[in-house]
Amino acid sequence: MDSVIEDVRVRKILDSRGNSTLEVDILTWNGFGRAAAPSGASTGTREVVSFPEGGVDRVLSEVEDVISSELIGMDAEDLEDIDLVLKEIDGTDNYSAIGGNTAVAVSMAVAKAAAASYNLPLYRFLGGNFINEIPYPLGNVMNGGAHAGVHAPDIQEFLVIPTGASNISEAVFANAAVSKKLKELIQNKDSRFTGGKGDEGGWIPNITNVAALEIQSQACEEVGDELGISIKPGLDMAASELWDSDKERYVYAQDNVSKDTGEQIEFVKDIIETYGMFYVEDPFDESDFDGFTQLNSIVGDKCLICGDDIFVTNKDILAEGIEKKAANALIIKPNQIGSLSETYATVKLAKTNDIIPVVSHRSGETTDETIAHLSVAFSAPFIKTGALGGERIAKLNELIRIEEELSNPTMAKWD
Ligand SMILES: C=C(OP(=O)(O)O)C(=O)O
Ligand SMILES: [Mg+2]
Repeated sequence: MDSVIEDVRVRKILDSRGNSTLEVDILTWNGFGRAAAPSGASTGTREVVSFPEGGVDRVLSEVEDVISSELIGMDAEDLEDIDLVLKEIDGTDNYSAIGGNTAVAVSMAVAKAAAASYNLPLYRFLGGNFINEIPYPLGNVMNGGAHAGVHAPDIQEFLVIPTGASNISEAVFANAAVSKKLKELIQNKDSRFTGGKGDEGGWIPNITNVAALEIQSQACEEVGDELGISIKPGLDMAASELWDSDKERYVYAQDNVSKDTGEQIEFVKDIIETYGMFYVEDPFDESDFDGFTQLNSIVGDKCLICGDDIFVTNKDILAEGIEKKAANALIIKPNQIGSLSETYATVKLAKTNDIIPVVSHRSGETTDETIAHLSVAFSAPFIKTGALGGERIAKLNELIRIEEELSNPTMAKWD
């Protein structure tokens, strides 16, 4: 009774790129939940469709009423049933009728309303009483590729992971300190640097990929020494954006070179070994399972090889990746697959096969903090949600609050 849905409201709001996105409010008899959908720039081709033709306005004019009339009277606690109803209303296999972003915002708002109906925070409602692990934050400190300008490095994300942090507060401030240190190091190297930032709040330097790798590891070491904790570098190469399918080569425009899959394997392996990379995401095109499998077999024992565009949070594609031993980690972005129950199914499959889930933001974000709760509820060892920027710190600060609420919090374990 407490969690019976009484009203559904959908509105158009701004995202961090100034584009429109959706925010959904769900009112129950005794609760309220609000969630907003993010959007990607370097999207996987097998992600669900974000919005129907006509975008957010079409959802408001044609979809909102259908969803509210179906959902009002249902129990918000019945998350799977509600997600099935959304799928039925959509009637396609990729949410192209109502939009995956519509489905995910409704699905997350319903879960939050259900939790609130019983006066529980979302992480507790979804994760149960025994969860107590806080994920390590992967902070994006330099931006390149599709998240930056033409003179930036080709590699999309230069990440830092404070693996030696003993609590979330120490972890997020360590990432912020690396970001500040990097600003100084970039200023010394790049006379054209104006302090510009990319989509995810990392600096945009006008330097080569190798120069960026050098200062990334220097910043990790110097700040790690100052704080007395281990801080490791990581990358999202977003290599689908580098892949030229006509030439069948990875094109590095900044360095004016291109590489076939074999050369790319060698290149990434060398980067991992030279810079002690802890984490490399999407080192190959989304269709290059073979490249992933080869790299994972060579360096998977010392580095997380994480699939994003290749798996798109899709359980069936992940199953293929598990079969081929293509990766030892995967990105979890709820709006790649469209609902919370489908997201959870993928997390469950990953965990039962020792694939590490990394809950992630998108490059276009809002101040919605739901993924902070999901990362704790899923006991995901990592969350990728930027280092600085209003929409990024919304999640990081929520993790600080969650840690404060837990009776026996501990940083997550990954091995
Ligand atoms: C967050 C990412 O970018 P986008 O949201 O643009 O896909 C990513 O590629 O991991
Ligand atoms: Mg990625």
